Amino acid sequence: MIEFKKVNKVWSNGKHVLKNINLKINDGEFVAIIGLSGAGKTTLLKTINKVNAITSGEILIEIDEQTKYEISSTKGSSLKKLRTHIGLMSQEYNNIGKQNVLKNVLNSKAAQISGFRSLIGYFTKEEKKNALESLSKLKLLEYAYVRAENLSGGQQQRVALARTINQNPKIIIADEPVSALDPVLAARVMEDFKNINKDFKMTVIINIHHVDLAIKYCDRIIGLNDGKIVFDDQPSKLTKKEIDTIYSGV
Ligand SMILES: Nc1ncnc2c1ncn2[C@@H]1O[C@H](COP(=O)(O)OP(=O)(O)OP(=O)(O)O)[C@@H](O)[C@H]1O
Repeated sequence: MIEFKKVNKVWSNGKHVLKNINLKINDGEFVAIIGLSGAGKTTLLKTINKVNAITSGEILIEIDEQTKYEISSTKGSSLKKLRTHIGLMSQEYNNIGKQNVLKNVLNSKAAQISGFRSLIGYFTKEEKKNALESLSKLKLLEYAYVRAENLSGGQQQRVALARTINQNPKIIIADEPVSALDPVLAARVMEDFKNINKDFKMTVIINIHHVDLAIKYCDRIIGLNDGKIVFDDQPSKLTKKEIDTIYSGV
């Protein structure tokens, strides 16, 4: 569970980008955040793993009964631990082109294994088995020994997703994961997110410009306009009027 209580974010240049955000996201939800460019979607998403620190308010993250975090007071090794529960997928695929796909997926564990093992690239049989399973889940097994740079953009994005699930996070946050893809691949990647969300019960939160895909695949849509939540409901409740409000200029 993730809960935002009266969250504000003001950048150092005075730009007030998140305005009194109150939000509760339950375990296993698939949530899309939509809004104009500059509305604050990326900023909001990256407060969840504290890449962006908030200015005021509280963000509470409950991984399980025993594991709870309040973001502002989470630092050092506990922040590192929190981030192992949150898989981040950014717009760039962040695969290492010269490495094969399997190696890329194994490297998602680097933050969780010893520095020495990570340095020499030693992974246990179990870790390799898990990485191959992550690839299998996304039907990418046949590419395990292909260099990442030799795959298409859509395949690379799906390798990035395999890397993220291999980390076995409780929450996946993805910043415009389909923006660079053609409509067919974009739908395929959304399908993958949906399967991961349902099969592994991972909470998925994505920023997306394609409202049609958000409506088709997500359980819940949050509309941001100029840093404020102006819509938060099921896709079926998103009328033309609501869309106009979310996308009205400021
Ligand atoms: N590091 C920063 N310092 C100052 N201002 C920033 C910083 N990062 C983002 N901003 C500003 O915060 C506002 C919101 O940016 P953000 O990237 O969250 O928007 P967005 O809704 O994700 O946009 P897009 O859809 O284009 O990715 C913008 O006005 C942006 O210029």
